[in-house]
Amino acid sequence: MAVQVKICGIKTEEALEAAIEAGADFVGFVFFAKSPRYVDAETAGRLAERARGRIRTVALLVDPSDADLDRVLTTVDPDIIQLHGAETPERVAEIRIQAARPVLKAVKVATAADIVAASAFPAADMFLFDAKPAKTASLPGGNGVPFDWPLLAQTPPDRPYMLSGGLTTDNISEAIRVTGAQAVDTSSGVERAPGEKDPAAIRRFVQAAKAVTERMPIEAA
Ligand SMILES: O=C(O)c1ccccc1NCC(=O)[C@H](O)[C@H](O)COP(=O)(O)O
Repeated sequence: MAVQVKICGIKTEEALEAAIEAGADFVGFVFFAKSPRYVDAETAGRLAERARGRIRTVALLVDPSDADLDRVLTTVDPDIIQLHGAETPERVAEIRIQAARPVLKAVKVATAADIVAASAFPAADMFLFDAKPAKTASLPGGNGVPFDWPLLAQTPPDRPYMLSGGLTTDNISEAIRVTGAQAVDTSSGVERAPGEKDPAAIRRFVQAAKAVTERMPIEAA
């Protein structure tokens, strides 16, 4: 089966249609106000309506309150909830119940211990492994920075995951080959400026990811 691809940070019909036409499997909407990829719930709701039945939608939230989550569930009705903050295992479990749909928990990786620690989130259906942001980073994700991919081959996660963090058309085949990832996620790697998706770059990225047929992780060093 081809690698599954998520294009995160969709704000426009143009970018949504580019992801669908390219054959991506998921699109993400970022509900983090300080992000250049922020989209309000009404706009995301319209985009999600257009996407329904054509591609799965992911709502990316950072430490949401019950009211934040409820608003997104009601207005956008996403297929999946992505949690990209400092949510505790207990809070992820509460959100999983409130949302009544799959939860993708972002795990920020600097060392193998971060991957091992992910097993403390029993309520997460899937993980999204992203680079741990630098202390100086202004965003908790979407920073365009890769982590040390061999860590994933050396420390296999205990459930399905998406690989993310600084993935581009140029590095995606190596990233998949090194990790054995079955699903990948990009955002800033397919932009022409922060928050501005490039349809041609989306097409190239999806094509490059889907072209990788060999997904065995390389031998851990
Ligand atoms: O994209 C953002 O602005 C953002 C803001 C707050 C939390 C998470 C955010 N992005 C996460 C992602 O878009 C992806 O899921 C992933 O981290 C890949 O990002 P990138 O390194 O830019 O490809």
